[in-house]
Amino acid sequence: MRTVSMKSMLIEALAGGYAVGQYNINGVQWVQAILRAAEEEQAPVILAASDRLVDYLGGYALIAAIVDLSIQALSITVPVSLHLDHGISVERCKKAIDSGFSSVMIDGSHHSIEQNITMTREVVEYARAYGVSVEAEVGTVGGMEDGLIGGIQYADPLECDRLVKETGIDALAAALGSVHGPYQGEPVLGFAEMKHIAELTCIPLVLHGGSGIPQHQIQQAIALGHAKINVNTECIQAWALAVRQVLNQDTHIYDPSKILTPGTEAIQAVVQSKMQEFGTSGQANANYSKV
Ligand SMILES: O=C(O)C[C@@H](O)[C@H](O)C(=O)COP(=O)(O)O
Ligand SMILES: [Zn+2]
Repeated sequence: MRTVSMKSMLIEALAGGYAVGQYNINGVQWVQAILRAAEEEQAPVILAASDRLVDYLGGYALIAAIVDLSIQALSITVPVSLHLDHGISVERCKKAIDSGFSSVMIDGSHHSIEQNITMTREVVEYARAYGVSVEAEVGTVGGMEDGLIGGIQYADPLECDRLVKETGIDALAAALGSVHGPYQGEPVLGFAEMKHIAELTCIPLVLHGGSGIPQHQIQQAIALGHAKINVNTECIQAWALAVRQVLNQDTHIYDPSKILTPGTEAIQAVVQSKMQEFGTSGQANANYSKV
């Protein structure tokens, strides 16, 4: 099975009252851990390469090849989407599509709404010919975004409505109080604004900064229209903790497979627990089409 657009996945999730997790790739081990978790849980899954890390990971074509070949090598049967996360420019989104990504995010949120709409529309027009899904963003997620540290800026509902109606995107990331990276204290998500935006736009919403949000807030966000939740920090923290423990326990250890395997297992455990929490487990047989 090859990677698929996330459009049908998210429509099914919205209708079914659950969310599909997006888990970021930080190396080949992440691909294996996330795919194994999805197969174990029989869950649809979105693997993502953050555009800021694409060059570090070897480029779009290598990432797409590793994901496609891993799906075959691990005999993965569940639906898998390969998504470009926080796509920096129209050109980079097109390059990801040309290289085999089945979904892209064009992040025009740091530009004016006019510019954001123009960029997003160009990506949607290009993506359509390939059956590739498109996500776009309004507002600012706190913490680090696109390699820059910034404060939270709530999405304007009217701008969200314009972006959806004037571009034809498949999913909308409306920043409503979430933060990339660890939260300082309890997250404060704007649920009233969330309800308003979901009712206005009627498309699947995406929650960025999904690590560290208490379960009751996650459930509320799903009930209010979030069909995709992005998780990276909890996976990389679990990986770092496991690898650090191995190194601390045996200061003479040098075999990479012995040092890194516990890290891979830790990522898989986090992903499986998120799939259970988001209600994605057991949803692999939903009626997905290619587009
Ligand atoms: O770190 C990245 O570049 C990817 C993240 O921005 C991802 O889109 C995301 O929202 C995950 O948030 P986190 O769980 O708080 O790391
Ligand atoms: Zn994000």
